[in-house]
Amino acid sequence: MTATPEFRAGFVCIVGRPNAGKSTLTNALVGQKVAITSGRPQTTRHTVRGIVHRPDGQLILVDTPGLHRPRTLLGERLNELVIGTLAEVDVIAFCMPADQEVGPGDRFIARQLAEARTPVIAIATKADKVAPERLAQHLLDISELGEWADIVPVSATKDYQLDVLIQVLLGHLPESPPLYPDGELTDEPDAVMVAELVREAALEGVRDELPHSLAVVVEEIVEREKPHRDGRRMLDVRVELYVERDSQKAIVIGAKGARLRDVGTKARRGIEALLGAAVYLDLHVRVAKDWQRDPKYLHRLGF
Ligand SMILES: Nc1nc2c(ncn2[C@@H]2O[C@H](COP(=O)(O)OP(=O)(O)OP(=O)(O)O)[C@@H](O)[C@H]2O)c(=O)[nH]1
Repeated sequence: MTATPEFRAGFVCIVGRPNAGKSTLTNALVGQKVAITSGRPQTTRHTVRGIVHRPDGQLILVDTPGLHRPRTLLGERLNELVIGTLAEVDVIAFCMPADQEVGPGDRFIARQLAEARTPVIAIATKADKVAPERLAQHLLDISELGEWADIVPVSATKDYQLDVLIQVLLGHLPESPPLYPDGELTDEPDAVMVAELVREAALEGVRDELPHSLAVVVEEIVEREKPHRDGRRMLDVRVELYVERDSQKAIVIGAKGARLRDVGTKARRGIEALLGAAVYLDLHVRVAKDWQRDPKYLHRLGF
């Protein structure tokens, strides 16, 4: 793509309290699945970037782990991560779901954003879930919450106003040639994407039992000298899953290991598609008591 003088490119950070619709919005804007979504809060552990390519610009989206009040050490580390990210971006997208009242969590985030110099676009997410009168009230509540560069209602699932949002966000980016080659959807290192595929497969159907207590670490991705029979490259992928209690380990593994085998099969398909290679996936489940509160584990788990 050749850059014209009006071409804009830059970074957008999507913030909002847990369950505000950040991952779903990121995926809808990028047009391909890049982050974990779920009905449960706080599943996004990593900062995942998606890239929106337009003829007149390029938006690099940073999906954050959710700005929330720190309750555990993990919460504090995540907030540091979020605040560090906010300082580096060109514009912030602040999601507030229309099906919930503006509340203390939103006020907490709004106060933090007010300290950043970065312009903020307030977004009323999940607009499809409410009647027009309720949406109007929500937009009023949002406008009273802070100083916004713009307020945009959207629905990520119904593709409502997503183009408008992209244009508004692009308007806040500096003139710049494209920062990434056309067609590139994410610049996450392979290991992070692999970890997310395993995490998603491992949580399927058991999110209620292990919402915040599963962490996934990719130990190694090694290419074998000998290719697969079908000619594809052959990769050994070794992954550790960390839970906090023995009972959770039993849930992940299932009776006679049946569930873990299913998790492996499902994750392997995704990893093979992602890496374009045949994969031998080796999964281990370990109990790391209170890993959310232990600095040693947090460091090891990449926080
Ligand atoms: N109806 C409707 N539901 C939505 C929309 N956007 C998100 N949701 C749902 O809201 C829930 C939460 O969405 P996520 O995208 O996972 O929210 P998040 O802000 O990334 O959540 P965390 O990872 O916990 O911070 C999911 O069940 C989504 O399907 C929308 O535009 N319309």
